[in-house]
Parts: sequence; C-alpha cells; structure tokens
Amino acid sequence: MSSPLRWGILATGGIAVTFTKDLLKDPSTRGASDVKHTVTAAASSSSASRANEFLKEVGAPSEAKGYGSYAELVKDPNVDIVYVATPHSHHFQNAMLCLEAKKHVLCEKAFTTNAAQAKLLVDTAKKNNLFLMEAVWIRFFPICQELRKMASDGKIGDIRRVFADLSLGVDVESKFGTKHRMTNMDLAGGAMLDLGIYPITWVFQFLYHIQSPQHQKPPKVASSITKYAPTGADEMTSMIFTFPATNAQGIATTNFRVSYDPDDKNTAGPAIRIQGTKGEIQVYGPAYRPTHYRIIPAVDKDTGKDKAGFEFQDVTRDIPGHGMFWEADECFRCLKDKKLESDGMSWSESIVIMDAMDEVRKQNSLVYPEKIESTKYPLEDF
Ligand SMILES: NC(=O)C1=CN([C@@H]2O[C@H](COP(=O)(O)OP(=O)(O)OC[C@H]3O[C@@H](n4cnc5c(N)ncnc54)[C@H](OP(=O)(O)O)[C@@H]3O)[C@@H](O)[C@H]2O)C=CC1
Ligand SMILES: O=C1OC[C@@H](O)[C@H](O)[C@H]1O
Repeated sequence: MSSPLRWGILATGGIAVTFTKDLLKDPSTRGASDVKHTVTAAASSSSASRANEFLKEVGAPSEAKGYGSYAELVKDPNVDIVYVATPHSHHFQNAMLCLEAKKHVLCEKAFTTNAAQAKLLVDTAKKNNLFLMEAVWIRFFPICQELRKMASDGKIGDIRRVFADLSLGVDVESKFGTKHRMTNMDLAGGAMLDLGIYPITWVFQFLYHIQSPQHQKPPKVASSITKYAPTGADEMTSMIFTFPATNAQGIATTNFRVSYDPDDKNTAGPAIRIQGTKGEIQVYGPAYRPTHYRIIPAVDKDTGKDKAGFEFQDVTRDIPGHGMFWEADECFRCLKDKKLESDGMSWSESIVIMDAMDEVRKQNSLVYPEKIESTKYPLEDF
C-alpha cells in the first residue's frame, strides 16, 4: 500500500489527542520508511465544532472533516480505519458501529467490558472481512518486542514467574471522586479494566504469548478486590494467574491508592520482574510506557558459579514521541498484508484476557450496569 492509511478518530478526549498527535508524526523520526498515516476525519458526540477544534489541536490536514456524531464519521468514504477512544463502557457499541459500517477498527483498551462482547466484535470483524485490534500499545514498543524475543530465545531459561504492577498512588476522593471514568461504574470504571490490563499484558506476554501454541492455555485465576465504597468500582486488585501447561505463575497487581514508584525515582525497584531459571529481566518505568530494563544473571546458590552465561546489562530505550505510533504502524502493516488480526495482539489472546478478567470480577462480585455489559447491538438510548 503506497497511499496513506486514512484514519477517522472516534471521540476527542485525552487519549484521542495523544494518539492522533503521535499518528501524525513523521514516521522517519522512528526509523519507519514503510508506513504512511493521515487523519481524514474526527467525530465528537458533543458537537461538530468540538471535532473541528480537536482536528486543529492535533494538527490534522485542513481537509479533514469534523462530525458531530459517531454515526456520521463511520459513513465517511474517506475513512479506512477508525480509532475508538471512548471510555471502555462504550467500546462494544462504538466498535460495532464501525464494523457494521465496514470500517477497520483499532479499539482502545480494555477491549470491552466482558468477553462475550469481545467475541461478538471478533465475529463481526471476521464476517465483514475487517481488521480489528485492541489497542494495547505497549505490545508494539520495540523494547517489548526485544524482551519477548530475548525470553523466547531462552536467555533467562524457563520462565517460572512474572510479577507486574501498575499502581497510581493518588487520593481517590480528590483526584477522581465518583463521576470520573476511573471510578464511575456507568463508564466501566475501576483499576482492573483501566490499569490492570497492563500488568496482565506483561504476564501474558511472557507466560502465554511467547509460549508454543500447545502451551497457550487459559490460566487458572485467583484474585482479590477492594472496592471504592461510594461507587463499587475496584480500587485495589491483585490477581494470580497459573498457566496450566508450564505451572508458571503471573502475579498482576493494580491499585489506585499506592504507587509502583512512590518517589518518581525508581527507588522502589522495577515495576515488572520476569523470572527464569537462568536469570531475571527487570523492567522500569510505568507498565504502560517502559523505557528501561536490566538483565540479571543467576548464580548457583550452592557454588556461587554463574548459571546464566551472560553478563549483567542495563539498557535504556528512548521513545521518539509518546509511543502510540507503533500500534498504528502495526495496523498499517497488517492491512497492507491483508491480515484481519495482528500476531502481536491477536483476537484469541484479547478474548482469553477478557475471560480472565471476567473471572476476577466473578470471584469478587464486581458487576457493571446491565446496559454496558449487554451484548445487544444496537442499544437504544446509548
Ligand atoms: N493507551 C493509553 O495509554 C490510554 C488509553 N486510554 C483508554 O482510552 C479510553 C478513553 O480514555 P480517555 O481519553 O482518558 O477518556 P476521556 O474522558 O478523556 O475521553 C473520553 C471521550 O469519549 C467520549 N465519550 C463518549 N461518550 C462518553 C461518555 N458517556 N462519558 C465520557 N466520555 C464519553 C468523549 O468524547 P466526545 O465528546 O468527543 O465524543 C470523551 O471526551 C479508555 O478506554 C481508556 O482505557 C486512556 C488513557 C491512556
Ligand atoms: O491506559 C492508560 O495508561 C495511562 C494511565 O494514566 C491511564 O489512566 C490509562 O487509561
């Protein structure tokens, strides 16, 4: 495909601005010469003027159209793919709108509110021969690709355990209150769907994704949730995933009240530890935007002799922007190769993860309002 991929942006909130600015960066600044992106339209559910304001703010081409409804956006013949950037409560309805209008979709995380909705999106994409991907952007960071390759090449031996955390350390009452999308159950608020998806992704990258197909079995789940009493959203969630083919364990935690990095200086240590029989990979920086890793070789505990066969390494990888362009580049490449799904974030893996999060919610009686858990499409008055 030599012409640019033409993006439509559905919603104009915080992440839509960040993503679109990244998308419009010159690909050569990240060393990519095979991709081209443009923005041809954006829509805001509030007004066309908000959409036009957004297009100006992100520096979109002057011909890009601003719409006052999502329904108009998906009818635009100059849009190839839609980036869905609404709260997770709305992903199912919004992504269905796009797929039914025969548009390819990149849908923000968490994919949907439950696995049943995710399965329906996948069925609809398949039926309509469309590309669909959950926007778990870190999967496409070169640093993550490098670490997955290193681990699958056996550098740290058999991986037995992964610890991963993404916790904010905020005063929930003053920072979010009850209406913010992070705590509002009507918007599928809560730590797990918003933040927990990252530690879960780290666990899955190493204990599921890089495993051979016969080892890619859904994990057994044990979990505990503490709720934010005023709304019932989860504010502290800890999960243990045991993968049946290897018996390896992934411990994923997320928490609004304490931080993975309380002093913003990494004094607390790595946010992620990938532990193998020959050594350990430690990842620093927030789980959603890692920039730095260490590899620690293991020694034999009895003899003190090296077990690893490699030296300690401390590596920093700069990100030439926010880092969201890499997932957009993946969309371009998949479409160029006529692939409906990405190997980096496959449909089946998104569904296995949604299933695991459903199980965490079931174990802790965490239920969202019926309307946003519904698999009916379209839902009136949504
Ligand atoms: N990948 C990443 O790094 C990040 C991803 N996210 C994900 O992106 C999604 C959106 O998050 P974020 O941009 O921070 O959220 P914002 O609240 O900033 O924006 C959400 C936008 O969705 C639209 N919207 C439609 N219906 C509603 C509704 N009922 N309530 C609120 N907004 C609505 C609005 O746009 P309009 O009025 O134009 O229609 C709104 O501006 C979430 O799913 C989140 O998980 C968020 C932050 C970082
Ligand atoms: O995806 C995300 O990553 C960054 C966080 O600050 C944000 O809440 C979350 O949605």
